[in-house]
Amino acid sequence: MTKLVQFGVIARNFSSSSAMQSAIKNVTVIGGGLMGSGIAQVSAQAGQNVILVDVSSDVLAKSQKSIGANLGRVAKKMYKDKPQEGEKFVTDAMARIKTSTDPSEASKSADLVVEAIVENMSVKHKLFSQLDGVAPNHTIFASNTSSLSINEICSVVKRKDRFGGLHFFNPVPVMRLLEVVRGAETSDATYKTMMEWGKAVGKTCITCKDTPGFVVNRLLVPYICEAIRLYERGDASARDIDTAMKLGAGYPMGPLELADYVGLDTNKFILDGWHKKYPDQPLFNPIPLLDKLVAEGKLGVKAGEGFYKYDKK
Ligand SMILES: CCCCCCC[C@H](O)CC(=O)SCCNC(=O)CCNC(=O)[C@H](O)C(C)(C)COP(=O)([O-])OP(=O)([O-])OC[C@H]1O[C@@H](n2cnc3c(N)ncnc32)[C@H](O)[C@@H]1OP(=O)([O-])[O-]
Ligand SMILES: NC(=O)c1ccc[n+]([C@@H]2O[C@H](COP(=O)([O-])OP(=O)(O)OC[C@H]3O[C@@H](n4cnc5c(N)ncnc54)[C@H](O)[C@@H]3O)[C@@H](O)[C@H]2O)c1
Repeated sequence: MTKLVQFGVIARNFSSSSAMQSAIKNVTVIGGGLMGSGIAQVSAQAGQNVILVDVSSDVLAKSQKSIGANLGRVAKKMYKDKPQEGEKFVTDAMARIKTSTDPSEASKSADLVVEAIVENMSVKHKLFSQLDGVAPNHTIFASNTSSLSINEICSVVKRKDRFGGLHFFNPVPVMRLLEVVRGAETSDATYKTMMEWGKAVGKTCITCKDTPGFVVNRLLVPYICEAIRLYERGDASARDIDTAMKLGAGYPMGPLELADYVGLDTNKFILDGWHKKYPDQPLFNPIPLLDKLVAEGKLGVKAGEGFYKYDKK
């Protein structure tokens, strides 16, 4: 049942993407990790020319491998009875993705640059100020940040009217939402182009102002944190908290499973940043159990242990 639903989602995403038109033809995605490789995949699936950039060529090789495997999964479902067409779909999409370790060079022909590098303001500032000097005048810059302010990120560029947030969700090929974030100076034309591009890559777009966590994370982070506090107090077991939210509220994953999935270090990083910025907001107060798990290296699925234990990949 689940698999059928997921197939429906992927097929619907792709067919809507083929039908949509976008002014953006050349996309440069900076950061070839978890999110960047997913963004590159959905862009190439939608027929766009993509350059995927990372500082590490090992990361790029790994990303290409995982994009190939994920496209294969999509093709298997979309072209169930036409394996040759499925193979062509994968080959064509892969051929649209080039890789580079030079962000400046890779941005020279971009209509849109989507940044998905480490969640660190000064690293993002360094990248965008470098690109602002080399990218064409018309190029739109966007950040996939989870928790940082779009206005603060774009403070270093001259093209503030051509800057916004494009916040995708993990796993990108499967999650149907894209948050399109308008900064204080994002122009109407930039906003419209970002919305059209989001639809073209098969996502349902919602609009949000530059407010902490936008819509999803502003609700999700306090929810996950409350679940951790509930568990910390000993009010219920981890398994029961997760079962409760899956069966009682219809979520695909429980809050502690989801915290392990996104990474407990990420949870802590977001919480600490917001606590520092908004010390009077009790929802953002530090959580001793979360701090302890992170200090012990129990970061969730990627570390083999968080609230639960996992087979290390
Ligand atoms: C303090 C809080 C901190 C918040 C942090 C914020 C982070 C960020 O800013 C916001 C987020 O992203 S928040 C996070 C938002 N995210 C959520 O909330 C996620 C909530 N969870 C879910 O929606 C589901 O559990 C999943 C979709 C993850 C898995 O679905 P399932 O049904 O349980 O398991 P299944 O049957 O195995 O998979 C079905 C099919 O899906 C496909 N597929 C799966 N993984 C894939 C991947 N990595 N790649 C590509 N494709 C992938 C695949 O086609 C597979 O079929 P196949 O048969 O294998 O070909
Ligand atoms: N992981 C999630 O669930 C998720 C969801 C939505 C948004 N985000 C946001 O997306 C961004 C990326 O997150 P991720 O999970 O993909 O991280 P990741 O660690 O998987 O990937 C980041 C990649 O960026 C590369 N990188 C770092 N600095 C670079 C630079 N200057 N130039 C080029 N490449 C550079 C790293 O080598 C790494 O491969 C962050 O801002 C994060 O907050 C993450």
